[in-house]
Amino acid sequence: MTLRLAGPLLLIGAGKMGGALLEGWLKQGLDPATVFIQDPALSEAMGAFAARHGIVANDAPELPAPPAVILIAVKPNVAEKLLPEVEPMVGETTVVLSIAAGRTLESLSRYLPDTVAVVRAMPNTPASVGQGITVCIANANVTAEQRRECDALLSAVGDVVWVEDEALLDPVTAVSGSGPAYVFLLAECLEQAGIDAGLSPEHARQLRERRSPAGALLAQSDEDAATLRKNVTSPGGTTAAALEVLMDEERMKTLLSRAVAAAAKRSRELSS
Ligand SMILES: NC(=O)C1=CN([C@@H]2O[C@H](COP(=O)(O)OP(=O)(O)OC[C@H]3O[C@@H](n4cnc5c(N)ncnc54)[C@H](O)[C@@H]3O)[C@@H](O)[C@H]2O)C=CC1
Ligand SMILES: O=C(O)[C@@H]1CCC=N1
Repeated sequence: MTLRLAGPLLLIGAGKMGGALLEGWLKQGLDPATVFIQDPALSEAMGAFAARHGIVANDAPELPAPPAVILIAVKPNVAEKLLPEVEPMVGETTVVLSIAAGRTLESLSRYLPDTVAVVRAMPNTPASVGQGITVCIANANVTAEQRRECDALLSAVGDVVWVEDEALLDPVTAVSGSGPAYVFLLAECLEQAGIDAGLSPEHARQLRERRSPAGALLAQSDEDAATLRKNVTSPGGTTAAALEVLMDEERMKTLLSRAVAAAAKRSRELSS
């Protein structure tokens, strides 16, 4: 079904996440004439993308009507400063949708009238290949139609999950928001380890690139990750030798638990 909103969409900040969302919306058929980008430092690539689609993009775009959705996709510290500027743009049916890490519904609403509909969401960068996951929470002012609009926008780039308990957004940010970085670090380390073990950089890279189907297998299989791992591991074989290093004394588990706890703590700090 073609993606449609009840009015214009104002995208504030078209960087990595804002840009990924925008590409997904256009792929789902959102009319580019209804999209407006507010970004004073748009990258050359995003500027060219917007121009190619005839999307108005500047530091203060003029909208033909109050926006149906204002999507805040700037860094969390910028979001804080920007909210007072957003207030005059909010119309009667506008929903403010923020993806800024650690910015709570309460902090987002602080500079807006009490009646404004606000949604806080945490997407992730696999959105750029249409395979993201976004976890969202709505404030009490969000109507069923506004929720549908936010859901449609976020579903354009992957799965969407709505929660009622905002405290969940901190561990969500630590696991699914930041999570792709841990996987990419693993890929970086594996590539380097291959070079250290005698592969040429080209071969190490080639092997790393071929590993992404493991992610597809995990996504499509009915088996859990532990079973899929065991399926790779022949007793006394090569994988078992490697896993002994990673899993002995629960090394990998402890390291990842510490990493995720640090990210969740940072998310809570950003909220205060
Ligand atoms: N990158 C990621 O993996 C994820 C990021 N997020 C959140 O998304 C938000 C954006 O992150 P990224 O896209 O990674 O950052 P980014 O740095 O790629 O994009 C931010 C954009 O905001 C623009 N900008 C800066 N000041 C502005 C202003 N005053 N008005 C309008 N636009 C302005 C910049 O020019 C840039 O294009 C952050 O709040 C982050 O917490 C959420 C989930 C995942
Ligand atoms: O690192 C960050 O703060 C953001 C939130 C999740 C992914 N990137």
